[in-house]
Amino acid sequence: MELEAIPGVGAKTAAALRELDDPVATVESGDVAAIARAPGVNEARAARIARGAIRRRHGDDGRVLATDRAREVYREAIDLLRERTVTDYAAKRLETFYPSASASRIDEAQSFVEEAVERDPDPAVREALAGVEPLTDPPTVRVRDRCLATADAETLARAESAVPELSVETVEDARDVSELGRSYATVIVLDEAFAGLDVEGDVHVRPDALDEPAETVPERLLAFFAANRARLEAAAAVHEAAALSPAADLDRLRDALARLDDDGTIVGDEELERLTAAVDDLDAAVSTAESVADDRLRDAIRERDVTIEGTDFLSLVEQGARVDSLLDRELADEYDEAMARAREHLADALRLEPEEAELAERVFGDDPSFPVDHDETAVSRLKNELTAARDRRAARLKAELASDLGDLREPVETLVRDALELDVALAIARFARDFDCVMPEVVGPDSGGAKGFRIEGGRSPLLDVDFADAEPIDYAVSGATLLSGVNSGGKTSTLDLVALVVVLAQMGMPVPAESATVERFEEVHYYAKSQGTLDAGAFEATLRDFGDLVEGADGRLVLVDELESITEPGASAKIIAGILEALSAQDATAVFVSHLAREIRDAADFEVAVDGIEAAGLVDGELRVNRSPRKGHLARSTPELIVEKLAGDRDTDFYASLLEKF
Ligand SMILES: Nc1ncnc2c1ncn2[C@@H]1O[C@H](COP(=O)(O)OP(=O)(O)OP(=O)(O)O)[C@@H](O)[C@H]1O
Repeated sequence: MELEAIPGVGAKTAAALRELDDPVATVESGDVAAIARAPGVNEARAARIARGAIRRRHGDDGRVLATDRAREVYREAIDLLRERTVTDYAAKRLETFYPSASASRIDEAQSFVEEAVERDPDPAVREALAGVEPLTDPPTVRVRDRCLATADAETLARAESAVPELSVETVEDARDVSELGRSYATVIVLDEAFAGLDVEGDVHVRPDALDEPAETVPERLLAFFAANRARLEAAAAVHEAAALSPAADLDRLRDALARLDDDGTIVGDEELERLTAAVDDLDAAVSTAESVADDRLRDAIRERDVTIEGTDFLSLVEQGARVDSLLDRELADEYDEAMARAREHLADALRLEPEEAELAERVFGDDPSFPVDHDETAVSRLKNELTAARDRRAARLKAELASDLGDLREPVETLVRDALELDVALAIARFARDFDCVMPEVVGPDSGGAKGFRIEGGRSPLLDVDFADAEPIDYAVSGATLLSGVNSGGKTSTLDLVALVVVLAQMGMPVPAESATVERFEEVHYYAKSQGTLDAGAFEATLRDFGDLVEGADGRLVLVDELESITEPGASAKIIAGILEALSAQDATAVFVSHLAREIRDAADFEVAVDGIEAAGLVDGELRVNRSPRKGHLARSTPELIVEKLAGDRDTDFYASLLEKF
């Protein structure tokens, strides 16, 4: 598939997507986080791309949301779902659900949702989810103690791009390699031609080094796991809390992570810790060992009476001769003892192994002096030995850990993705529970289903009252219908409920009702109530909209709230009657809320269906409303109800004659 074939993907975005490992599969997977790894593609854009890929797969041109108010209802539906996610990933991923007119897309979404609503949105799982995020690629680590070497320009270019962590050096012969061996702890030669090379130092000829990055630069894998530690631990906790079967062995993962520090270095190895501390503490330990020896000698000298022969004394005074010879002669034993103490201190303080201790012996030589002095060359030799041993051990442990983690690299991607997808599922499950939802039946012409919609016990979460106080509504319409009713009876709320149920149903989502069947509409046109009379220009534009609407395709749902307010009542009634006639002729499903139902019915030259939200009456000046529209019933208006009440209460002809006019 060409990436540009996806709706909304132009040449620039396609080029960015091609930077991904497997662009087509990634885009098709709907994995918003993976798509967002393409340069310059944020998660919101990734969600649009994923949605575009779904559309393309289902041959779906995505025209269902045909008006601003319809798009608003979709946003409100998405927000209700998104509010129930824990992770940003899930919030974005939910945006890949959109109202579709494609049966296969709705089926696909419904099968995901049907599984999702069975999940238990356990608070412990939600808590664990808080730490899960898509895996991140840490910045490239520079490794300075190792280099790659080649004589070939092409290999050099390949090496630089495959292993940016290491310097790549050009070599011509064994001498060059051996020189590199002096600057780097490890040299990896990439050319077969150097096989059998015999140079000093840690030099390997490995023509396959570029294909085995885990071996060549274990630091890369270690940095990846170190950077993602918290996410991985959280994803593991989610699997346990939700009893999901994990894609990666969690004990192995935890064990490996425990051996890794946040900066990608190894922890928990006693020998490595000993060597590291020995290198770090060497200088300090040498100077403490000197003090130990000095103290010992000072005490010894203090306690001794030293007899100096006259000639010695003279030579001391005259020639400034050093006391070394005196020390040597008079205090040889004490000096040896002090040196032994110094060596012992060094070996103990640095916890040296016997062969290292041998080197340490040379730090304190046999040439007597006071204060005691150390041999700098011996110290730096010891330091070099310890450093090399530390680096060798670290390299071995890194390689071992990287090889353990190598097997986990792919599975942890799935582990984290499964945890994030669980958040998507749990948000849907919570939505379904919070609003007492049911899976709707979405029927199309292919399934021979009825036209229009039928909602039973529908309760709108979009009402301005608490959901607990939302009264259930039963409403079914097929064909063009007028919805009449008292003021504040719930007409607008009914349109909102119908729009929400249809939009959710075509997204493949559960709907807030006891049962619902909706036609698979090609387009949903929902027009909100206009704010007052329009001027001539706006009125003309609105009429043109409806002109286009009645010219449009089959399979439309048209919901219109009090269109009459756009112009004067007489003209409005005629216009609405005309629009209804056209829609009815096309077999569209339409609900027009209007206070002019009677006038429209009179103006229409077909039998317009009229439903009504009826007031059961006035109780203490308050309207009692039966929220479910009554089929085939023109509801009495609020003024009519009040006149009726007055006519009953007062015994005057005025109210009775007023009432007759209704
Ligand atoms: N099903 C319901 N359950 C509980 N309350 C409802 C329900 N439907 C509507 N209401 C309440 O009634 C109020 C008025 O509803 P709505 O605006 O839908 O009435 P309307 O018939 O369109 O009014 P108007 O004729 O003034 O345009 C809402 O704000 C809401 O508080």
